[in-house]
Amino acid sequence: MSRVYFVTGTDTDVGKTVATCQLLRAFADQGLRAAAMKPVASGCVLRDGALWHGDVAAHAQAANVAAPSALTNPYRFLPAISPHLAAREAGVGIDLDHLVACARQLGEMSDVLLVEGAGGWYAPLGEDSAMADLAMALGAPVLLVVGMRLGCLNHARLSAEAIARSGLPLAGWLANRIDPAMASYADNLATLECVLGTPPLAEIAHSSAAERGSLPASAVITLRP
Ligand SMILES: Nc1ncnc2c1ncn2[C@@H]1O[C@H](COP(=O)(O)OP(=O)(O)OP(=O)(O)O)[C@@H](O)[C@H]1O
Ligand SMILES: C[C@H](N)[C@H](N)CCCCCC(=O)O
Ligand SMILES: [Mg+2]
Repeated sequence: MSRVYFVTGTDTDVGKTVATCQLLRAFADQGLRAAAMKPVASGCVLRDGALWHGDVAAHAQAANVAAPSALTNPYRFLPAISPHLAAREAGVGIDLDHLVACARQLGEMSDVLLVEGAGGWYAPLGEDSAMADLAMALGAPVLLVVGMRLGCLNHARLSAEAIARSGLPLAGWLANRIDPAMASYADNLATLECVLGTPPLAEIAHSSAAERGSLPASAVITLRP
């Protein structure tokens, strides 16, 4: 059975997918069966008559467990808007129990499962649920991706305090350099270590190949199932 982690971020577009892919490869490098799930994807495009999402494609490329998209990506929508609005527009109800069941099935096929939320911790999932509710339903320790740009200190603290209120452990955080020109980067990193109470599992460099990268084993050694 898998060790499940919920991957959240300080916002949308902060590098959750990049970090998830790098984590998957690091776990695979340790001989683990590493799988990923994108429970709800909005901002899909139509390809060959089917809804396609870059996160799901990137996960499939990085994971070493092949699983059907019905499990890895149960809900997918065209408009690049909040999942709850996209689902409402499509007349679809997001079923939390179904998402948990899909994660459980993926857990049977893997040693570690990374579940990537959409947006940030409180991004709405369905009409009366948020990504946080899915993480709590899974009982999954949380990995927080901090997009290193001005404003991240506030977002990181808000996210960490919200995660703490959920009762789920913060298994670790990753500093993702989405803004290579971020001023006083080292001082911001040091401030985050104080705010979050621990150094990052890893810093992810800014790179056009970031989605195809892999974290060093040292970054995930504490996360091994
Ligand atoms: N370290 C990095 N270096 C260069 N580009 C990056 C890096 N991290 C993220 N990006 C780019 O920033 C954009 C957003 O990254 P990503 O898709 O991983 O964010 P996300 O948090 O998963 O977004 P969503 O909430 O939509 O799932 C992508 O174009 C990605 O290639
Ligand atoms: C479309 C985008 N890339 C994500 N898939 C969804 C982001 C939801 C954000 C919700 C919000 O907090 O405003
Ligand atoms: Mg993503």
